[in-house]
Amino acid sequence: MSGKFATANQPLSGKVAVVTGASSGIGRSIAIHLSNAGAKVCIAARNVGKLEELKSEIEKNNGTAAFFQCDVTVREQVMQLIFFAEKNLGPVDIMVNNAGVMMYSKMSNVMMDDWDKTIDVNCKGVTNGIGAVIPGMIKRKRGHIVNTSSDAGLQGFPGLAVYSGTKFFVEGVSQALRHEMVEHGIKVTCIQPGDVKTNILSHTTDLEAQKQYDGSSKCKILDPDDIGRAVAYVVSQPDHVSINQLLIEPKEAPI
Ligand SMILES: NC(=O)C1=CN([C@@H]2O[C@H](COP(=O)(O)OP(=O)(O)OC[C@H]3O[C@@H](n4cnc5c(N)ncnc54)[C@H](OP(=O)(O)O)[C@@H]3O)[C@@H](O)[C@H]2O)C=CC1
Ligand SMILES: CC(=O)[C@H](N)C(=O)O
Repeated sequence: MSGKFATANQPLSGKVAVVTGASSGIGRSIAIHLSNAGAKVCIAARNVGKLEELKSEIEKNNGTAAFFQCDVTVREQVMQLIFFAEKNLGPVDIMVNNAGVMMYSKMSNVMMDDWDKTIDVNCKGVTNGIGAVIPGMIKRKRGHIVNTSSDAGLQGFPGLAVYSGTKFFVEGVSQALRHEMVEHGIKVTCIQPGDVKTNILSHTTDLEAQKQYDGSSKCKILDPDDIGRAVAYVVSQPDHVSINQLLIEPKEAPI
């Protein structure tokens, strides 16, 4: 099925979505679910090989995808990402600021390089994404910004103090932005996953912190698909409905 008219199976037909952090895990799954729902997707990350693979997979499934190499901490690259997406696919309707890193880190071990990196990617990556799409969305009087927060944006987790702080930042920015955007017809959603089976743990250098605090092996955690499906649901609501935040947890591990 194709064409620009939304149908029950493809409610996002005719829409353009940009997904950062699409080379892996949650972002990859969000891109697939948005494509399955009919959106044309522009996928971004630093790892071009993985983006190429995902583009092929989407196209094999009759979807439309373009990819752009982008470090979300570099403002100019994020601006270029949106320019590229609009030139190749059309005006951006849905911006998913998903790229992020998480490193277990005990504050007492003072791993300040890890803290800086976490703040740069998780905070600046999101403000760069918002800044790049918002002028166009305001001009068109429509759009949906989806920020991948975390359950750590609602509660500080030991061993993840700085990470939790970055996700509180995402929540605070999103909440204020949502109010400012009402007059422009733009929706803002925070997705708040609990533990999801991805590569996110692979960047931790403070193994003492991970050993002490990571409990993700204690129960059946979420699959990236569980989050991709939720994002497709959130952005497929009727125009007057806004899902402002969505907390998605493993059944056995509520906060
Ligand atoms: N896994 C989990 O349990 C949870 C994860 N989250 C959040 O979900 C999001 C995705 O994480 P997840 O899929 O788990 O982790 P992954 O490590 O699997 O994916 C992270 C993605 O972010 C991208 N990325 C990292 N740094 C940069 C950068 N500087 N510029 C551009 N892209 C970057 C990576 O791409 P590349 O390296 O190619 O640039 C990759 O595509 C994050 O925001 C994370 O905080 C929230 C709650 C739970
Ligand atoms: C606090 C957490 O570990 C959460 N699963 C996340 O990765 O954001």
